[in-house]
Amino acid sequence: MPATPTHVPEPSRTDPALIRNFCIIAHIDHGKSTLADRMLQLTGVVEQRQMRAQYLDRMDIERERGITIKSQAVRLPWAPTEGEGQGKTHILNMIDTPGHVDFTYEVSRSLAACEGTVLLVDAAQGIEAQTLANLYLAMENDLAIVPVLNKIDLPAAQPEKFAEELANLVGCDPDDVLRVSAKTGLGVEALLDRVVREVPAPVGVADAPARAMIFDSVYDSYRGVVTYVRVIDGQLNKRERIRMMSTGATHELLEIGTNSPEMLPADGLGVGEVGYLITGVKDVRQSKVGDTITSLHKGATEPLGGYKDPKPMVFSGLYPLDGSDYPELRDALDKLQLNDAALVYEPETSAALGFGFRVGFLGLLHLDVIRERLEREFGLDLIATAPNVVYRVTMEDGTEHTVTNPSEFPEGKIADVHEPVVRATILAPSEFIGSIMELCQTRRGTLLGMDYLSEDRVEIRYTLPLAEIVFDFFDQLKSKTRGYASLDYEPTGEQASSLVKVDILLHGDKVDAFSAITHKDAAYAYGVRLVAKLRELIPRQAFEVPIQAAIGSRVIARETIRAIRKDVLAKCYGGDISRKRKLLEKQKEGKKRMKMVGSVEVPQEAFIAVLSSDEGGKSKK
Ligand SMILES: Nc1nc2c(ncn2[C@@H]2O[C@H](COP(=O)(O)OP(=O)(O)OP(=O)(O)O)[C@@H](O)[C@H]2O)c(=O)[nH]1
Repeated sequence: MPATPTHVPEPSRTDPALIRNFCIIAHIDHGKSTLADRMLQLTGVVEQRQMRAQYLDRMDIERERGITIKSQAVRLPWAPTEGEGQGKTHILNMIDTPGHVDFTYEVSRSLAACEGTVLLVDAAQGIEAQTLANLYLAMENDLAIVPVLNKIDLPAAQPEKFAEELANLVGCDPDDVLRVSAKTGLGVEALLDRVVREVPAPVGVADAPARAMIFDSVYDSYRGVVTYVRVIDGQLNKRERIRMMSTGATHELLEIGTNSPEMLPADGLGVGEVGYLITGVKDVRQSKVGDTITSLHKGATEPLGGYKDPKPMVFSGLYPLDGSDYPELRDALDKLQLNDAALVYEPETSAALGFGFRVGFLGLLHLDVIRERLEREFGLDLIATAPNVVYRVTMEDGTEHTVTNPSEFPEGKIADVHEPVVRATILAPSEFIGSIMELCQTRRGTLLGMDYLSEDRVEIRYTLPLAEIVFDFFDQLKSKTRGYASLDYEPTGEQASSLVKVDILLHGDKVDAFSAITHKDAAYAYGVRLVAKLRELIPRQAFEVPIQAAIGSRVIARETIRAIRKDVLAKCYGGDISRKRKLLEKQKEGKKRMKMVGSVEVPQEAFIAVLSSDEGGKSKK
């Protein structure tokens, strides 16, 4: 080993031959968290009395919704009870991957930090779309795959049937599919033994310049950002200065260590090790998932591959219901962004809704989670406008516009409009093939292929515009398949489409908040539906109010609100002056809640009813 006097590599803290880095791939509810709990218990890292269900899911929302949003890593010492390596303590680093489609990039980085994966499938449910999508990712990363059926204690379990399905998928013998119950602990020891035996030990160059990959970073209000890394080559030591290779920013390593599962400081991390580090930065955007960390002194010159900037896919306007809460909303978003590199926002004003923000999200779950956190943790009442995707508009003169808000869709001579597309994987019992294809067809889908996983279960692949699935696609899919279908999708680029902007005009004035970008063929239906809805919601005025939907200057739908000044005194015969005054005051009160759009008074509720994604917003069909 060529050692120079200035840089003498210390031996790695753990012999890489004894390290196994793995993750668990599972569909929501197939029992990943429960299995992780059992592993923590069995390896003795969490004492029995401290054990609580879903130990690793720390966020309240995660716990309530039973979903895992942020990945965590935990170090488990395990001496195999039999077979190879028997009695010798190995270090198993279990990396918890987020399960949802919105977080595919984070999943891919977690997988890149591992050499193997436990493919966990509910023995009563079988393989689902998410399991499959993540399995493909694992295969692309050349990970060793340990197939496992969970919940075999359930009376409804069909281990024979699903072992066959799993075996077909990963190319092994059905007898090699492990059967466990994460609930009772049955088979979990054997699973840990299999991980030691089948997941390869990490290989890296111990005396090369340090290279560590960030697979997660989490903001902690006491300690600043906690960054989770996997060391690939060399080593990182306490107190040294490090460099983030994507930005060139340098920091001092204030603390480095492992999670067992609480943080345990160490002197350093060597080849193959997984742990955390703290540099004192206060914002996760300074510690980006996928980035490579190296030493400042004699650092690496080539970063590890696979780094990508998080890219918001879905945008929505968030407005406080009470306009005076705007500063609180801004502060809350600032705080959330510290922990969420994918969250982007900028101030936006709407004639209808006042001051708010246009916020970018990775997908719909991400949107839901952020909105729920704003409402719950920060006590804000919000209106979220219907989500839309990002369009790329090229004008005939060659200028390009990126449109994240329909009201910004450019006027003038447009050459083409591109929209993002995804590759969707749907898994369902084969009896639903017809209804699934019909749904995808109406959403402008292109069939890519179809495979039978077993006699009665089928995998259907489609290319679909993201805009067509961001709204209620999943709900529709569930209702058309009685809840049996599962869906996963990943962005695959963009396509040129015939898209137009539909504007809504009230008494000749355009109402920005109601503009929508739709496919040419859907524009008419959107226009008709919206003007009809507005006619119901807007009260009569002192003059006649036309409501029009238009593409450019071409009107495609129209309704009219007839003129009448609502005579609140109409039913008040006789001369009870105090009662009349009371009614007139009440009318005045009501008017305060009206917004003026041009010359038309529109009740706030009308905007909320039309715009809010909860109540059937613009892209709902
Ligand atoms: N009967 C039985 N139930 C189990 C078993 N493993 C998990 N469960 C139950 O299945 C449900 C889902 O388990 P979780 O561990 O939360 O599933 P998960 O995969 O972590 O879910 P996400 O975090 O949403 O991805 C819970 O109600 C568990 O108690 C098992 O082996 N047998």
